[in-house]
Amino acid sequence: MLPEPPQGKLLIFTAPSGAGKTTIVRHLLGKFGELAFSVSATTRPPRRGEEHGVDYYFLSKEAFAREVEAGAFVEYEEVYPGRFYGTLHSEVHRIWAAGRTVVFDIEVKGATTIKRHYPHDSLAVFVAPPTREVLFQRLRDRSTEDEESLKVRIERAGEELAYATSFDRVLVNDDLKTALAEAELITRDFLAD
Ligand SMILES: Nc1ncnc2c1ncn2[C@@H]1O[C@H](COP(=O)(O)OP(=O)(O)OP(=O)(O)O)[C@@H](O)[C@H]1O
Ligand SMILES: Nc1nc2c(ncn2[C@@H]2O[C@H](COP(=O)(O)O)[C@@H](O)[C@H]2O)c(=O)[nH]1
Repeated sequence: MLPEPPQGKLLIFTAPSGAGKTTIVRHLLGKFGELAFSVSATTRPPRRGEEHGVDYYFLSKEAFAREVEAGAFVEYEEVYPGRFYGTLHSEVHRIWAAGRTVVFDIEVKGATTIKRHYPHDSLAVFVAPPTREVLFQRLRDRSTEDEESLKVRIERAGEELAYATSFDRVLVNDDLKTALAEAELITRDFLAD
């Protein structure tokens, strides 16, 4: 592995599936040129419109296992049965080498590991839905999952809500415009710090 470049900043958005972290992260990436997205590796298949190297690095289970073996991941989790997701050291280093701040869209266990690995110059924001019911409805309305996958996500999302107070900030995503404005404020403060 190449030596780590000097550490830059890390801005982590974490939440149960469907709470809106991808929506918020995409908005912030469009607003702040200092930010760059940490493209994760995953073994899940691409959704319509998703691109390899942009949304994820879509890997076979074998290729993912080889990266694990090679020590390529800062963290990885089997988020859903048979579906692995992980943050590559090379992504974080690439972004720092370009003098930018790394932004993560990541579930709660991975976020906890990143925060533990990089306790300094990192901010972890938990995106909370207004209620469980709204969260589950958003997941259904997104129409990206089949019935089985939706069931698994809803079950896990219920458990993940308990992590809300484990991170640096909680951002309630009820009215989207309000949540995006608050996310901008949090980001501006963090970048200026
Ligand atoms: N404040 C909001 N009001 C209404 N709908 C919203 C709001 N925020 C996000 N959504 C919608 O809810 C759905 C889930 O949002 P999103 O995909 O951003 O969640 P996520 O946390 O990234 O989920 P996952 O972890 O599964 O990727 C999307 O269809 C999105 O357009
Ligand atoms: N632990 C990690 N979790 C990750 C990573 N990249 C994404 N995720 C999270 O997985 C779920 C499911 O994502 P989806 O794109 O299939 O909806 C979601 O909570 C993501 O934030 C990662 O590198 N490590």
